[in-house]
Amino acid sequence: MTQRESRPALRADRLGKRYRRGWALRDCTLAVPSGRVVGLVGPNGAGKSTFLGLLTGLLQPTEGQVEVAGARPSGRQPDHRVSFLSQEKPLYPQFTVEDQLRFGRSANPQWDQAHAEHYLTRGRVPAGARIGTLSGGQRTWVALAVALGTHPELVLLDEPLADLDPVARGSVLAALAEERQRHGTTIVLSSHVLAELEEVCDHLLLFAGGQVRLAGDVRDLIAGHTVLSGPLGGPIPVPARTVVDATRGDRGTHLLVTAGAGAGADPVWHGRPPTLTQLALGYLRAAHEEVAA
Ligand SMILES: Nc1ncnc2c1ncn2[C@@H]1O[C@H](COP(=O)(O)OP(=O)(O)OP(=O)(O)O)[C@@H](O)[C@H]1O
Repeated sequence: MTQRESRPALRADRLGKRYRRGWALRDCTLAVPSGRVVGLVGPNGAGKSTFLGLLTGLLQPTEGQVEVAGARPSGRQPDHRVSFLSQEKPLYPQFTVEDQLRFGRSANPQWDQAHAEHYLTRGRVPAGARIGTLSGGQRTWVALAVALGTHPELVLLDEPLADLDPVARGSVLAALAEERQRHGTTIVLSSHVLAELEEVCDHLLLFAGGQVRLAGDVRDLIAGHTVLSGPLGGPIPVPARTVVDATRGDRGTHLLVTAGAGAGADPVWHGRPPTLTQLALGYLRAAHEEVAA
């Protein structure tokens, strides 16, 4: 195992950030092993972009500590180990695609031109076209080429799927899965599109109200929860404290509970493992109700 594989790709210890109006992120403690595809999810204002800003060093913590690829983020540009793609995708509209890659090459000694061009080919982006004339989807591919052309250890993508149609989203997610598979790159992507994250993510970070609500290996998280379905009325077959979320509809009651297989051994209730989407939605709804209460 290399040094890169053996240390966490990122680690936060009681990390917090306060802006003038109040805390955007508080008491965030987590670790992500290297080589994972990490889904960073949460409602608007949950603190996801703030967290990414702290990981890049563009923001400084108010309290606690953060370590990325074995070091404190410096905020110095360029940091060849970490690539960050913000929601705004910082490209120069007057540049051609070739110019944009040349710019990336001049700023990064580790630049791999063939690797960057591979992303342009995947996105069917003409190298001679001006950035300003490209579609939102094509700009996403150029931004990915720039972010991944340096072979970073860790790439942080803030809403990379936002400008893409469903087919293009699938292509980008497949390309990211391949990047991790071939190069061991750790990929963190924030998104509101839970169903699509399900296909590629093996690690989940769920934020709400500026706090980490759920974090860990997706398989472990799924194994530690059960969806119980049963009748609308009557007692529930598990202690109330284990219920994360309850929904009631025409087809009965569905409970997301913090217990693995075998939870609530009651013949009237049927248990099954949650999907990643069910798990995340359950925690997001619970956080929403907590704020509303
Ligand atoms: N520069 C800033 N100055 C003051 N407050 C800020 C700043 N940036 C973010 N905030 C506040 O911090 C909180 C968390 O915002 P953040 O942008 O990190 O959330 P988010 O999860 O990325 O949201 P979204 O999904 O809408 O992008 C919000 O209440 C937001 O208003």
